[in-house]
Amino acid sequence: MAEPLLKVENLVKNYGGLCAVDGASLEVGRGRFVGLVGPNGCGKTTLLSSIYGLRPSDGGRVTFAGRHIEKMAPHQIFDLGMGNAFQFPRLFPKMTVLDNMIIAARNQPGDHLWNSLLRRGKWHQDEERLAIRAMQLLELLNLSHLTFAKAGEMSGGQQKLLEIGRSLMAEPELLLLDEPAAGVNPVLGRQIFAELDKLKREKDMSFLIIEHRLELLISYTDWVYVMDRGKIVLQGEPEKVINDPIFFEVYIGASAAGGAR
Ligand SMILES: Nc1ncnc2c1ncn2[C@@H]1O[C@H](COP(=O)(O)OP(=O)(O)OP(=O)(O)O)[C@@H](O)[C@H]1O
Repeated sequence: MAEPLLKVENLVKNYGGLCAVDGASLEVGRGRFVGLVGPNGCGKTTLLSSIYGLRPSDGGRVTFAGRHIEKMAPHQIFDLGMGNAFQFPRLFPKMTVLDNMIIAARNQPGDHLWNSLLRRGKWHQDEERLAIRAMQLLELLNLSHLTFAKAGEMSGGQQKLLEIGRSLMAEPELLLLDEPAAGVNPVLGRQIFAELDKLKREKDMSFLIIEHRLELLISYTDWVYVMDRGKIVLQGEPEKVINDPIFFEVYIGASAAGGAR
């Protein structure tokens, strides 16, 4: 069997005395849409942040495209072809949507904005290619009517879409997302997932997505991991997972007690 694109083995992350991720393991294959779900505070965001090197892990192994990345900095991981849309550098509100997209292709995590801007003079050769790609992505995300609007003048939902568009500018093989549909209306939320699904099918892109809306998990994910108190406690195809008593106990039970999303 082919090696998965991303393999996380026994990852541990502590915050002082709190073990937020307690030996979590998961895999994402090429061209797969993988969901991560679990109650509030179970460690989902910390797990994604540690995979990406934003919160260095305290134990375990992370392999991406055949390379060990658990000691790498975010910009090195970005260079290997992993993107994230959850702690992407903030939008530049006074710049146009198009410029925000173009800069994103250069402004890697950990890089300084000014370096990106200074290097801009050297971009001419491929600036046109980047602009075309940006416009294609804006079209895909239904933002093309805002191409020349200032990013700061967009609604919260539109800014969220722009963040996703910016993370796609670098053409990552794998994209990590933290509730991309949160804070946008349900129709737009579904549209975001449909567009990501299209990228999966047409470009063989892979996604690891924290999501709590069951209808989105069922419609779009190939595989779902359920996390509870820092551990992966269940995994499988979405329909099977949501009908599993463990899922009910961890997720629905916690929800009834006010702890899940
Ligand atoms: N920077 C931090 N310092 C200390 N504790 C933290 C920090 N960030 C998160 N935590 C704690 O770690 C645990 C896991 O938090 P995390 O945000 O990873 O969970 P989550 O599953 O993503 O939650 P949510 O669904 O609410 O976003 C929680 O108990 C949280 O309070």
